[in-house]
Amino acid sequence: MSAEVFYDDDADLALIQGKKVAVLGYGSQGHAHSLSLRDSGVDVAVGLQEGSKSRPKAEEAGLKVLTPAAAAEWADVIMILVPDTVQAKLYADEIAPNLSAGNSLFFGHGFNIRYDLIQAPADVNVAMVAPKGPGHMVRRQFVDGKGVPALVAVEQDPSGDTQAVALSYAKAIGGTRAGVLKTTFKEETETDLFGEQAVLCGGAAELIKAGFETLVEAGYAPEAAYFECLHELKLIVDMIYEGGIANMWYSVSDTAEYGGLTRGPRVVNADTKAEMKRILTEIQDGTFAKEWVAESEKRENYKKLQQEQADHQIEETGKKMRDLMPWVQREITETA
Ligand SMILES: NC(=O)C1=CN([C@@H]2O[C@H](COP(=O)(O)OP(=O)(O)OC[C@H]3O[C@@H](n4cnc5c(N)ncnc54)[C@H](OP(=O)(O)O)[C@@H]3O)[C@@H](O)[C@H]2O)C=CC1
Ligand SMILES: CC[C@](O)(C(C)=O)C(=O)O
Ligand SMILES: [Mg+2]
Ligand SMILES: [Mg+2]
Repeated sequence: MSAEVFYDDDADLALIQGKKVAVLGYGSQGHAHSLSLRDSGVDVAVGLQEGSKSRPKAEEAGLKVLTPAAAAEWADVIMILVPDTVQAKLYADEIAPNLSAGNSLFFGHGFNIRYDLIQAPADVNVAMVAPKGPGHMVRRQFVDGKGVPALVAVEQDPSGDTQAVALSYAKAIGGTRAGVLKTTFKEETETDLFGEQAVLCGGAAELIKAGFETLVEAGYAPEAAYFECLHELKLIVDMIYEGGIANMWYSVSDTAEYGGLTRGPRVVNADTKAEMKRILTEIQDGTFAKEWVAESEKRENYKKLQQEQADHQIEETGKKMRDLMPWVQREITETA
């Protein structure tokens, strides 16, 4: 069944303009939401701990900054945009004691509700507004008069208008300019985790590195391998993004098309798909969530893996190559 899609005309901005909104966290998503809500005429407070590194940034942007507890107490709508693994403790310590009947608890990702790490009281609305893109892109698109598509979901609706308020919030951060799809916490969480693990982040990074290593181990120059396996990938992905996979096949040479059609399935094959299914099962049965919550305490394996990625030869080659092509470099910056 196709998802329902909402655009600007389906959302009433006045609903969120009539609420006090606390955005807890001022990181990738938090800065984008709070600045765009403010620019859309919403009364916003950012919730950050007293010693938070993000405080100066939020204050310099002219935002009202309170502690998470004070922001939760002040607000009608509390959007939780701190890392997934700290949300349950923040909820227990600072949000739950300050919730009143009729308040709304919003999320940018369904992890803590899907895996029962947070259980809100029955008289509190629970919804999700999840932009389908990194926070800095969410803000950049909003400033440019555009938007990143988003998902909305409602888990609890004692007030009866939670979907309308969530759509209003999505409009205030630019989501309805691009289109907002209706989903559930379960569907958003499971598909988001699967996408980032198997395809977008994990799958793509391993595909790039395996291709690079194959060429370098065969004696080809790392610079040539970088061009073929990483740099040109953006140009190919842009074509797929703009017009689908068929658009890419249409545009590349027939040599590339025939070679890709015959060799691609040997790289991503039945074994790959079987592994993808195992990854999806670990997401669905909670194995991954349990592992990640336990790992997030000390992060020993996580830090080791991060270091291995940073030390890979492709990063050194890539830095050298990008220095020769300053036009491809774009720092992740905050758009005021
Ligand atoms: N990154 C993205 O683009 C996307 C994220 N999401 C979801 O959005 C949510 C936020 O993710 P993201 O923006 O990446 O998060 P970030 O890692 O960027 O959040 C960092 C912010 O959270 C604050 N913070 C960390 N711990 C606490 C705490 N215990 N109490 C209060 N504030 C705290 C940090 O403060 P300090 O500076 O002091 O450390 C900082 O302001 C997650 O649910 C994520 O899954 C959804 C779609 C995309
Ligand atoms: C693809 C990664 C993501 O799910 C996202 C930006 O959508 C995330 O969790 O950061
Ligand atoms: Mg995602
Ligand atoms: Mg994600």
